[in-house]
Amino acid sequence: MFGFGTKDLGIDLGTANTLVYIKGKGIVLREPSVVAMQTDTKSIIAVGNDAKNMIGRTPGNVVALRPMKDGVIADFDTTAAMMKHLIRNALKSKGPFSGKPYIMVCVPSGITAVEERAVIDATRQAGAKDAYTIEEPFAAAIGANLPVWEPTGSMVVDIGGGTTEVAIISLGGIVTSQSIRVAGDEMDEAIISYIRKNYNLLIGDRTAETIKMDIGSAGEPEGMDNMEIRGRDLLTGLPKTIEITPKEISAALKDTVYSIVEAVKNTLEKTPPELAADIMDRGIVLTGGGALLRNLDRVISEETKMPVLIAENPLDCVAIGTGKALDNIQLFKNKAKESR
Ligand SMILES: Nc1ncnc2c1ncn2[C@@H]1O[C@H](COP(=O)(O)OP(=O)(O)OP(=O)(O)O)[C@@H](O)[C@H]1O
Repeated sequence: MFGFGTKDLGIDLGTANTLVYIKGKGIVLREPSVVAMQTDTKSIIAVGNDAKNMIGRTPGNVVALRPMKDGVIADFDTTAAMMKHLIRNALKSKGPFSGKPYIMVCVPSGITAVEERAVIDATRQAGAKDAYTIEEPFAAAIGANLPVWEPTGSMVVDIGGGTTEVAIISLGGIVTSQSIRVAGDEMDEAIISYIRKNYNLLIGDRTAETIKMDIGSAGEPEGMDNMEIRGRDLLTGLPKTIEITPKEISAALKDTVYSIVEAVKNTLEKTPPELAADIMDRGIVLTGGGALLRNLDRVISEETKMPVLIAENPLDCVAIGTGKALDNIQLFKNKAKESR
């Protein structure tokens, strides 16, 4: 599958987005983790952005689906096919290659051995010479330029589509962590359910995500206009437009935000005092797309009484960290040998 001059790859295999990093080049591909395929033959029609545009708009013989759920593989064959497609596209930009690449893939820290095995097998099936895993919060911390190898405490909260990963890191290892299957997708679901309950209006996943990004916020919203949204009236079955306020969306997101804040607090409670003091100095660092929810940094800071910062390019941190970890690939090879 690959030609001359293969470079090793880092892949952020996310519930919402998959990013590919080529060693020495950086992130070369960012696509939604969505696949569109024929229902009968299972042949793939589109992957990534093209497939995402088809969600909720496919005819009966085509399905657009997300093969990852809650940070883990929900549909093995489709995930492997999606990875194969994305790896091939990423490597195209590097010209012809020889040999298969080693691939480092990130996984949630709360993953089971069976789920981790599935990621390794899917990556091999997608064309890897061999595959290694790195825990997502560790990769996020490397990508956010935190001093992970030093004897000092760093705290990272990676809020993705399927999972929120909270971890305290020191001396190249995770000291304590918590992974909850509550993140951006759950926020979208909360918006869908709020609008269904209060307006009898059914909206799709993509509309819910747009509402979240446009007027969603943690805590009290400030300075945003109302938004017109379209959906299907559950009583008449006909299309209908309503207007919603940022305050309503903030109320819909309250429980999800609370779960994330609780995970941060629980992790802090388990943190050894010396490391807690380091974190007090440096601050809690937010990564992942969910870090972009308005005021989330402020709410976490108010609730924990700690400084909170959003990493530069939060959506890229895990991919950058996974790619940079290729520089220390021997460490991961040794770890894999021990556990296999
Ligand atoms: N401006 C924004 N405001 C709020 N949420 C956002 C914003 N931009 C992106 N998101 C959300 O971030 C999530 C995707 O983040 P990311 O790409 O880090 O997740 P992922 O790595 O695919 O998921 P996971 O780590 O759980 O497997 C989506 O739920 C998306 O809606």
